[in-house]
Formats: sequence, structure tokens, C-alpha cells
Amino acid sequence: ILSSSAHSHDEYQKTADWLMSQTKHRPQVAIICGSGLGMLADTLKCQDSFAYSDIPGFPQSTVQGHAGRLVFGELKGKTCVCMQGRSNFPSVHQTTFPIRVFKLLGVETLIVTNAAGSLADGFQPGDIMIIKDHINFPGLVGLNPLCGLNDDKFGPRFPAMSGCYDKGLRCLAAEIAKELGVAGFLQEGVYAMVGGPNFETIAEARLLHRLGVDAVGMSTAPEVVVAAHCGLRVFGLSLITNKVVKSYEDTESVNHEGVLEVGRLRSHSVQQLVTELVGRMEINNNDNINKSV
Ligand SMILES: O=P(O)(O)O[C@H]1O[C@H](CO)[C@@H](O)[C@H]1O
Ligand code: HPA
Repeated sequence: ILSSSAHSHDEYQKTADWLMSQTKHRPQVAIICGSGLGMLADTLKCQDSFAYSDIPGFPQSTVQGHAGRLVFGELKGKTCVCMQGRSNFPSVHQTTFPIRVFKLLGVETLIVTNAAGSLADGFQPGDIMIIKDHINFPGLVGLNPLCGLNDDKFGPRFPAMSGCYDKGLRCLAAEIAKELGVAGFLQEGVYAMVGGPNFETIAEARLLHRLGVDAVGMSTAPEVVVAAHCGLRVFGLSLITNKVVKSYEDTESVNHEGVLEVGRLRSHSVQQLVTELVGRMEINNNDNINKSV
């Protein structure tokens, strides 16, 4: 059942070829903008942008607050491709389709951002969390984008996931945060992906807290798994948009509009951090298009 929705190599290649015929940009870095964080894409210079619905084979954005555009352009001297919105809820294969297309375009580093609720006691809405590691709950029970026949051209059947969030980039981001004066609300922690689309019950929240989860959301882990599988370097940021309700006495509850609102309030800081990181990260030669895959 799971393998039936996986894509063939040709399908990724067709989409990559179409994009390369439509833009001269050959991106080195791909950035996925989470809920309320899409304005980062607007800052790219010399833009070429495409509605997802116009790109052959591309999954559509299904989440409110996600524009559904793929934007190519320059950021601090690096060529980037930016997903202004993700499609969280069709299937893990569809959600992660763009990652392999990026690989075929020559991308070597993936930056993922998301909105997330906090479980960690010291975290506040508005904090920015560098993702140190993740727990892929859907993946642990078999909803894994690598299920189905393995495509050896992308990576091995049993890829390692330890160290999938690059340590060098995490250190560089922490240094940059200090310089930008945002270290006061910078955190580092473990992101857990749950299936969603409902927010957590109080009992689920308590379980996640006990398991050592710092922040929870409904995305990102599958993208990172597919990226690590095909050898992309990964950096991830969660914007903490709400505290997850853990007490039966608590009368507050989370909603998507609130998530988007905090996203907008802090998006400038997230944008600054990502921009500086892209500017200062070292990139190997962008001559691997179609060679390693
Ligand atoms: O992970 P991103 O795309 O930021 O979206 C987050 O925000 C939505 C909930 O408000 C969920 O889709 C959750 O995963
Ligand atoms: O509290 C949350 N739970 C799950 N996903 C989320 N995305 C933003 N906030 C949350």
C-alpha cells in the first residue's frame, strides 16, 4: 500500500527538467517556509516564481497561510529556491516530492522552518528553536517517505539519521543569533512530528513532554528524512507559536490563526537569521547537477 504512492525517478526528473527549462537559476540552497514564515521568499533578488499548480507533478499547498509558490532567486550571493508553503496532509510521498526535485536541481543544503507548539518548560511563544534532532512519530509506525522500493540513485535502503541536523550550521546559527541580538529568545531542542491535523489532547501533550520533546508540529520530519537519505546537509528552525496545553486547569486552547499571528510577529527575526546563515555558510561547487543521482 505504501509503495504504491511512491514516485518513479522519471517523475522527479521531469519536474526538475521543467523547472530548469523555465529558470536560469541553479539553486545551491533550498528553503522551506513554515506557517506564517513565507515572507522570507519575498526577499530573494532576481526572482523567478511559479505557482505550485503550474509545476508539473508538484504537490499543491493545502494549509491556510501557505502561499503555494516556488520562488527562485539570490540571497546574500547564494542561489536559492524557496518553498512558500508546504502541503502537509496529502501523503508523505507527495509532501516530500520537492526534496528530490531539489536534489536533481543541484541543491546541496536544505533549510526547513516550521511553526511549533512548545512542551519544554522554559520555552515561550516567540522563541526560535534550532532543531537539534527530531522524533518522527508517523515514521516510527510506518508512515515513512522512504517506505516502498528504495531508489538507490538517491540513497541507501537503510540510511543513518544520527547527525542529520548539521552541527556546523547549528553552531553558526547560534553565533549569528548573538550578533543579531536575538540570542535571548533562541533555544535548541528536539522537534516531534505528530500526524495532525488536530492539535494534541492534554494526555498526548503530557506524553510528549515526558518523552523529552521540546516542540511539536505536523511537518518537517519527512522532508528531513528524504533530504538526509539523498545526502543533503540540513538545518532546521522551529518558531514557537504557542505553549501546548498540558494542564486540565488551563482554559486556553491553540488555534491556527494564533499560530499564523505569532509567525508574522517574529518572521522578521527568523528571516534575518536564515538570511545571514545562507550568506555565511560554505557551499561546495554547484557542479553536481544530475551527477550524483
Ligand atoms: O509545520 P508548519 O508548516 O509550519 O505548520 C504548522 O502549523 C499548522 C498548525 O497551525 C500545522 O500544519 C503545523 O505543522
Ligand atoms: O501546538 C501545536 N501542535 C502541533 N502543531 C503545531 N503547530 C503549531 N503549533 C502546534
